Amino acid sequence: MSQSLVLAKKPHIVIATPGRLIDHMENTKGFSLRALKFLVMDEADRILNMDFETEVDKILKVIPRDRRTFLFSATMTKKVQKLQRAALKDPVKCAVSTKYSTVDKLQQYYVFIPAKYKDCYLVSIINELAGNSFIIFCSTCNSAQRVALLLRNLGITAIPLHGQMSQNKRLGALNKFKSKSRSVLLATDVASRGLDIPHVDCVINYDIPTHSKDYIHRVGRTARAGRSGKSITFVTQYDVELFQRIETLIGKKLPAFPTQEEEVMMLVERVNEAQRFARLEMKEKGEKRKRPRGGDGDEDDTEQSSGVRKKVRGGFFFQKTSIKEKSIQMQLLW
Ligand SMILES: Nc1ncnc2c1ncn2[C@@H]1O[C@H](COP(=O)(O)OP(=O)(O)OP(=O)(O)O)[C@@H](O)[C@H]1O
Repeated sequence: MSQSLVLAKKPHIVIATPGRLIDHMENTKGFSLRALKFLVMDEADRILNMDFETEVDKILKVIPRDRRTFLFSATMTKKVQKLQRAALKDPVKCAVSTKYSTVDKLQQYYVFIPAKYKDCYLVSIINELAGNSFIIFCSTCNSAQRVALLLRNLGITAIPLHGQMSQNKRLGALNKFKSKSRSVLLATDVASRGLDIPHVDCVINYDIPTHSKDYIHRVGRTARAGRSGKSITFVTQYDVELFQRIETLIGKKLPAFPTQEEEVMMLVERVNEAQRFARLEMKEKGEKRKRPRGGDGDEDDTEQSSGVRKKVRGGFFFQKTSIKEKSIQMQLLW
């Protein structure tokens, strides 16, 4: 509703996800794209992907053919078929590199580890790099949530960010991370593109990306605008082929991140215990969700569901590381 009111003021620029734009095209009285002059597709390879097929087709059908179109992405698709969908006339391509690449100030590493010790290695690396801020990528919402709980159970200031959280919760998590009150952001690929947080020191691929191009977007969350940064990709016995594809895509052989196996193994017991409590908390949250909504509505955050965390033996293991232009009206729609 509030978005419809702002749209009624006829903003010069509308920034929207395809789905929300269609929603307004279909349901908001007086909103029309018939006079559109510029169409910008950020992360164009993703927008032109089949995931957004219906939405993009609907939008392209109603906007004027006589317009300027701009497509941006770090990993622009080379598939003519996909680009045709953007209905370009006399296209010009500008590229900073002929191949997919990462920046020189990014130190990229991998760790080859057994899948069952991923959590131990994660805790060990975070502890070793204490004082840094991390974005840790997981393949599913559940995994991001579980790992966030696990790290919290060990006294590490971690917060999840994923698609099963409400928009408010996502913004809340992001703000806590941005303001440095949380040093570790556990995210799915919702955070792999577009996030510009200068203080991110290290990106960890806890779960290796299944699409190699996502690797480039994920690690691009650090070492931005001339700064340096680090990325560490966990490679388990199941991920070797995916990892090789990433190395081929970026044209680099990555070095191994140095770890001390004996020291990591000393963490097993405490990490197992934290895992167990994290599982209990996940279960508690699952049951809470099934019950009628009430209370503070914080079900999709992990910070309020700390009932079992208090029981972690010996308290915390780690020290908490602190770790328009005037004339232009814009409206963000998502
Ligand atoms: N010419 C410039 N000089 C200095 N800093 C810049 C310049 N251009 C952009 N930046 C800064 O670089 C950072 C990244 O910019 P931006 O978010 O636009 O990049 P991007 O290419 O869209 O990244 P991604 O698509 O990977 O999210 C921002 O903090 C921005 O302020």
